[in-house]
Amino acid sequence: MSARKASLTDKQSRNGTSKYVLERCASINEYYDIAFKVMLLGDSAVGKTCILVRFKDGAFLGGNFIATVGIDFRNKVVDVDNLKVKLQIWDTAGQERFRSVTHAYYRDAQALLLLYDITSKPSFDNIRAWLTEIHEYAQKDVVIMLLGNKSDMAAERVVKTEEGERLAKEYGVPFMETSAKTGVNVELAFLAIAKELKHRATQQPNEPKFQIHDYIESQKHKSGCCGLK
Ligand SMILES: Nc1nc2c(ncn2[C@@H]2O[C@H](COP(=O)(O)OP(=O)(O)OP(=O)(O)O)[C@@H](O)[C@H]2O)c(=O)[nH]1
Repeated sequence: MSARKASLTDKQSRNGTSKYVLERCASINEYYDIAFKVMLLGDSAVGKTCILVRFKDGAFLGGNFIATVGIDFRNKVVDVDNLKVKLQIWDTAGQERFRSVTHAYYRDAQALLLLYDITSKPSFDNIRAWLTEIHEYAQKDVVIMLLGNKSDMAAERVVKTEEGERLAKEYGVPFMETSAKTGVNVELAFLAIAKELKHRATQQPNEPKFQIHDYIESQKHKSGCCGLK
């Protein structure tokens, strides 16, 4: 999809204008060595757009919730072991009525970040259905990560951390709790994905395999913003 076309399906403000068009056009020309497609999936209102905005701009999209329409993407280049890795991150609409649109994009994604909201039991219960869809439509070797978002909302929590950990273990995928509001673990989630994809793409036979689970455990709780290596 071209940037122009993508802008028409952007999360739109109420008067129909897109917030992100100019920035996206500027970032298209950013230098990079290797590029990967990452998709954000999960029920409506779990915080997919907010996670993306937090990672890209370091800001929190508070205020009125405006559901994503269709699908949109934004790019961010991160440094991984002296390589510039471009993540093209696709933000999908969680609403059921857009599902057929997003299915078409699954097969191009090298990684999927699957989100639930720790204050919403239905969004957690639906993770199994999301994983079924992923297995149906995505590439067989796609990298999947489970994220329990809104970890700042401790008082409203209905999904325990251990429940998320158990589910992730059952499916053999890495897991962490994030907050788009405070930034906790947001950069770590994307950086871990970037490292895993970069290692898969450039791995030499004699090199030790990158262990994404170990990397996440060693970096968790360090911060949401900076200093990750
Ligand atoms: N407290 C808190 N609120 C959050 C967090 N992430 C998102 N929100 C709020 O949750 C609501 C939904 O966030 P979105 O990012 O728009 O949700 P989405 O998953 O993109 O929803 P769809 O576009 O419908 O798929 C908004 O009101 C956000 O401000 C978070 O980490 N903490």
